[in-house]
Amino acid sequence: MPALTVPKPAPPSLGLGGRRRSWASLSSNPPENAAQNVNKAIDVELKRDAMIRKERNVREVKVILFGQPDSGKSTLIKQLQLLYAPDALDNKRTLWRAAVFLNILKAVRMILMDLDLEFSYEDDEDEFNSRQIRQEIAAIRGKLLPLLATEESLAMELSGGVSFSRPSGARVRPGWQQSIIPNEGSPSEKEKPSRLLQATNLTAKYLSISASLIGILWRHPTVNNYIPLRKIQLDDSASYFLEQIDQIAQADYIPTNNDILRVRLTTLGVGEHTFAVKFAGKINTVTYFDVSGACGRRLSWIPYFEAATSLIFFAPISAFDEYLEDDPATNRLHHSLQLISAICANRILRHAHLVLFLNKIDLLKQKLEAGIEVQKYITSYGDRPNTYESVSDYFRNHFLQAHRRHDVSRRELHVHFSCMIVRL
Ligand SMILES: Nc1nc2c(ncn2[C@@H]2O[C@H](COP(=O)(O)OP(=O)(O)OP(=O)(O)O)[C@@H](O)[C@H]2O)c(=O)[nH]1
Ligand SMILES: [Mg+2]
Repeated sequence: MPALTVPKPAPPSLGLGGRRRSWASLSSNPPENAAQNVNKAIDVELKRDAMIRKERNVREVKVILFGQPDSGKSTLIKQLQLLYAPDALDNKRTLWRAAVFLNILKAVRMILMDLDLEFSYEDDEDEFNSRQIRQEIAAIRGKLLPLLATEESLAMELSGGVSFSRPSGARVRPGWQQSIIPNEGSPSEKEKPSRLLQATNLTAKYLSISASLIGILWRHPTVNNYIPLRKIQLDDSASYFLEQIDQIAQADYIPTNNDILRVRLTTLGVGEHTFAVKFAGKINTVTYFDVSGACGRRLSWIPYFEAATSLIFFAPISAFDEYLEDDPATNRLHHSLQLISAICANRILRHAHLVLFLNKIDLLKQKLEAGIEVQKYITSYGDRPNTYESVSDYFRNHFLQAHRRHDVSRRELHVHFSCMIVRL
């Protein structure tokens, strides 16, 4: 015979203190009324439990941040930290020095790598590739080698022991600021500065002697010529940090909020960040899941987010002339459209509100002002004007169309143009 199944008693929950009192008072009634009263009391309790659960669902908002690598997801998390938990960020501010240093080391490495490629075709007729220039750059490279040699160990300490693969740069697990590897061994060993601090100080030492050379390299006519000409893909924030090399190389340098917003560190895995946010007169718990762009390319992560209330999709629309780092044949804007189509078509997420951030509009404006033509990269753009208004409108319509074609639940798509590096 199958075992008798009974409904599980509701787990004790906050705010239900009245339950025990009312049941105690019922026990003094006559038995026939007692059963009815108990039923009524249970009904009332069930309704109240359901209301509390409903209210909790409303208050516990779960938001997934999705989008290709380098689209701005972690930058939104930093903005939220600045808004809702600035103390936590302030306490760890010095740790961000390591991240800023790594951004500079990566930029210098990329520039030298690209010059190597250029110089492999010797062309003494080319004023930017003459023998004298090649010798100048070789001398700078030689002097920068001790600094560049610190990149690997610094990146390793920052990423909690994960070895990083060049050329993509440092990767960090969510919450890396809390999980920096402490020193091991005897008590005196443990009291030494952490390994990350030691690695940071070593880089800082070489940076202070190399700052002027980095400045010379960054302003060198050959570098200024080849970067736009060959479309060398430095990180978006590379120029921001290289312009400030003299301040960053100072011994007392501490990253500003703007510096932290500009830092590029690839996220590994999925980060969970909870903030207490006040809206509609109530304190709400909002949890953001920062899904690494690398994970986002594998939609198999989606089932973990079944309970998501909303999904914010990041599409960097400045990337219309860029290609995926690990798939150089795929245009980044095209890839974002493919990704949002897959998100819209995903049945598991069909109840989530959909928000689209068309991000990095500052960079889009810069590129258009510099004369980069959209039509060269997106041929369907045709001979429309190469202006911000026309281009941004065209891109937005493409995302709206992808949503209309693929959305499983005919939700609204809330679209915003955004610039994540400006303080919210
Ligand atoms: N200029 C500019 N830079 C931005 C903007 N949004 C983000 N960035 C920069 O773009 C880089 C990448 O941003 P992240 O937030 O790390 O990108 P992500 O989507 O988390 O990338 P993954 O962790 O690899 O998935 C950082 O250097 C940011 O400072 C923007 O609107 N404008
Ligand atoms: Mg990230």
